[in-house]
Amino acid sequence: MTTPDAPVLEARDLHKSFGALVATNGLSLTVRTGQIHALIGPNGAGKSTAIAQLAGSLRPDAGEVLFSGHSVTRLDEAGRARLGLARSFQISALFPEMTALESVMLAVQAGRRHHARFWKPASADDSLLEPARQALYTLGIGHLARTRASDLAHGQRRLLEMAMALAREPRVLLLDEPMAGLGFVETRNLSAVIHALKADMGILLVEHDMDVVFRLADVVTVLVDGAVIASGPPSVIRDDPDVRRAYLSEDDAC
Ligand SMILES: Nc1ncnc2c1ncn2[C@@H]1O[C@H](COP(=O)(O)OP(=O)(O)OP(=O)(O)O)[C@@H](O)[C@H]1O
Repeated sequence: MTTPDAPVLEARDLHKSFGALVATNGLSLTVRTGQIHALIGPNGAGKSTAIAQLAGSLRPDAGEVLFSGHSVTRLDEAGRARLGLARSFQISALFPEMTALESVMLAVQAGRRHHARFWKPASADDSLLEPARQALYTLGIGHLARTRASDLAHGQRRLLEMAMALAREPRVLLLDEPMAGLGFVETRNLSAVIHALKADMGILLVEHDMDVVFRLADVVTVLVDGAVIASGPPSVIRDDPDVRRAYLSEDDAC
C-alpha cells in the first residue's frame, strides 16, 4: 500500500568530490510517492553523480540517503533494489540474443532474493512469466515479447529497459535521461507512460528535454556545480531569476 505524498527517497546533505572537483555539494531532496521529481541543471552540474549516489552505485563522501525513512547509505545497489529502488537497466550491452520477454523475466528473477539462491533459468520459471508480460503491456510493447532485444528499434529498447525496471514493482524509479535519442512520437508516448506510473511510486527524473520536464514534473530541483540553487513547482522554477540566469536562457520556451 503506497501513501500519496509520503517521502520514499531522500538525499540529505550529500557531498561527493572527485579529487579537487566537487561534483555534489550539499544536495538534499525528497522524492515522494505519487510525484515526479525532476532534477535538472547544465552539463556537468552533477545530476548523474547524484543518481548514482541515490541508486547505491557510488558512495557519498558525506551525507545520508534514506529509503522510507531508513538510512540505506551503506547499502549497495543490489540491496537498495531489493527494497524497491529501481533504475532503468542499460541493456544495450546485455544479453542481446534474449527476447524482450526473457529479458524482463530475468529482471524479475534478479529482484527476488530467494530465487537467486536456487537459481534456475528464468525462461523455465513460470512465476516470472505473468509479471514480465504485464510489464511489457504496461509499456505498450506486449506485441514485441518474442522479439530479440538486439532486433528492437532504439525507442523500443528504451521501453524494454523501463519494463525491466517496472517488473520488479519498485517504489521508486530513477530515470536518467529516458528521452535521449527518442523521436517526437516516442517521447510523447513515453511521457504518457511515466505520467501514469507515478500513481504507484515516486519518480526521480533527470532529463534534458525541458518541454518534457515542465510538462511532467510536480517538483523541479535545479543543480548548478553540484549544489541546489532552487527547488519547487515547475511554475515557480520557470520564473525563478536565478534559474533563468544560471541555466535556462531567457529565450527558452520552457
Ligand atoms: N568518476 C568520475 N571521476 C571524475 N570526475 C567525474 C566522475 N564522474 C563525474 N565526474 C565529474 O563530475 C561532474 C559532474 O558530472 P555528472 O556526470 O554528474 O554531471 P551531469 O549533470 O550528469 O552532466 P550531463 O548533463 O552532461 O550528463 C563533472 O564535472 C564530471 O566530469
